[in-house]
Amino acid sequence: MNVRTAIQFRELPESDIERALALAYLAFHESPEDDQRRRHRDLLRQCLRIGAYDGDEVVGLAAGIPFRLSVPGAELPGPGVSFVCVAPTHRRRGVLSGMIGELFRRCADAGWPVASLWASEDAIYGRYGFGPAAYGATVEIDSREALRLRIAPDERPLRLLATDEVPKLLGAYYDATRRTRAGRPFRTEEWWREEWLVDKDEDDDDLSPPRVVALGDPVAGYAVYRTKRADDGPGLVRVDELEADTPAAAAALWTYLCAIDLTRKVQAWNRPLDDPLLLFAADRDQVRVTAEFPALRLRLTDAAEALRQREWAAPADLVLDVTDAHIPANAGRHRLTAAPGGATYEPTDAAPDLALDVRDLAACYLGGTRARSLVQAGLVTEHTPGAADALDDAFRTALLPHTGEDF
Ligand SMILES: CC(=O)SCCNC(=O)CCNC(=O)[C@H](O)C(C)(C)COP(=O)(O)OP(=O)(O)OC[C@H]1O[C@@H](n2cnc3c(N)ncnc32)[C@H](O)[C@@H]1OP(=O)(O)O
Repeated sequence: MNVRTAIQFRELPESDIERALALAYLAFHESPEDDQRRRHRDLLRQCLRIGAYDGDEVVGLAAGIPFRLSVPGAELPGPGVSFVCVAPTHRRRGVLSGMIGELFRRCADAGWPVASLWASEDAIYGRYGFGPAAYGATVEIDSREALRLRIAPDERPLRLLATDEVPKLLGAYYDATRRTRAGRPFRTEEWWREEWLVDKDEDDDDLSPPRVVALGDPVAGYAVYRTKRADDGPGLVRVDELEADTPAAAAALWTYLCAIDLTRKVQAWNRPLDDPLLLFAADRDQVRVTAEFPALRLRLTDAAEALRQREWAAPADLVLDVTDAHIPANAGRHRLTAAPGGATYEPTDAAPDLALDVRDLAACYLGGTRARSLVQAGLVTEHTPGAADALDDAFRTALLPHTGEDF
């Protein structure tokens, strides 16, 4: 029997959320506490929900959180894909592929030019045209001694914020960071409360509730962190987010985090690769990058619209020959004529300057991956010498894309 005809892919009604969540917990090997289940339920209610049904049985779920993602010079609507799971009894029979096909149809109907996700396993999503568009780095600081810096920290006072005042006090500040860092979804007050400020960390029961420290008034920087006691090893400060207006403000926040009593290590699990800390730290044996990982995967569900909407750092006039195995409208030769202020992207018969798959175009789109590197890796074909550099110059952003949202 062909599973693609036996399985139905359709909107999962609210009445099936409980069953879909049970499937998700089974697939992700989780048994969350009541409060976490309540948050998952509430979130799923607001999502696009694609269900895979074998008769009446829910055998697959893919949810789309309604995001507005920052891209250079703009923000684009599109689903933040999450809760993707397939029943263990129905693996490797095309259920995920069917749900992704349905997701792309929904994106086309709704006019969403991008979709994004974090992958549980690297190998899953490239085949569907998702490319790694923003990376993260895990940074560990040996804080047994004071943090050694090459710059002077900002001396304005620091204050701890009560969690219930955080969305009001930091919402606009975070939002402003989205103009310089592509790849960041808009955060509602509810998202702050339910994703960032919940008492219990989803992955580690031993961590304290979140603490939020802000520098200056008006705020010139902040950090969200949790701590862990020293019973089973060095006391830990886990940094979930740190944003600052200036290097000196960042230096003040890192200095504070490294000086918290009864802790000996600061671990910032997801920093931008161009975090200034890595340059202004005086001792890179004290401040080490322990991991680098693809974070946000991006899908250009409507490449033309996504390219027209973003801002450009330099003019480019290039014919791109794009392959896209899943969204035919994206495929084929297109002339990209871009300049600061706008771009056109139209089908053409002209000879291509660059040939690339849509996943590689997505990887470059936020400015976080260079087309030149993909040429060197044999993934992009450069028909016209210098075309990759021209695309890179046009895509370039002052700061690398980065997102703190792991959804
Ligand atoms: C954004 C997120 O939510 S990420 C979370 C993803 N979910 C999980 O990790 C939960 C546990 N895993 C699962 O529920 C399932 O195994 C899924 C969702 C990963 C895959 O679902 P399936 O229905 O088995 O995938 P499907 O049969 O459609 O596979 C399509 C293709 O992807 C490949 N594939 C699927 N999963 C994987 C994987 N984990 N690693 C490598 N390849 C994979 C299949 O081999 C197949 O390849 P082919 O087209 O060359 O034959």
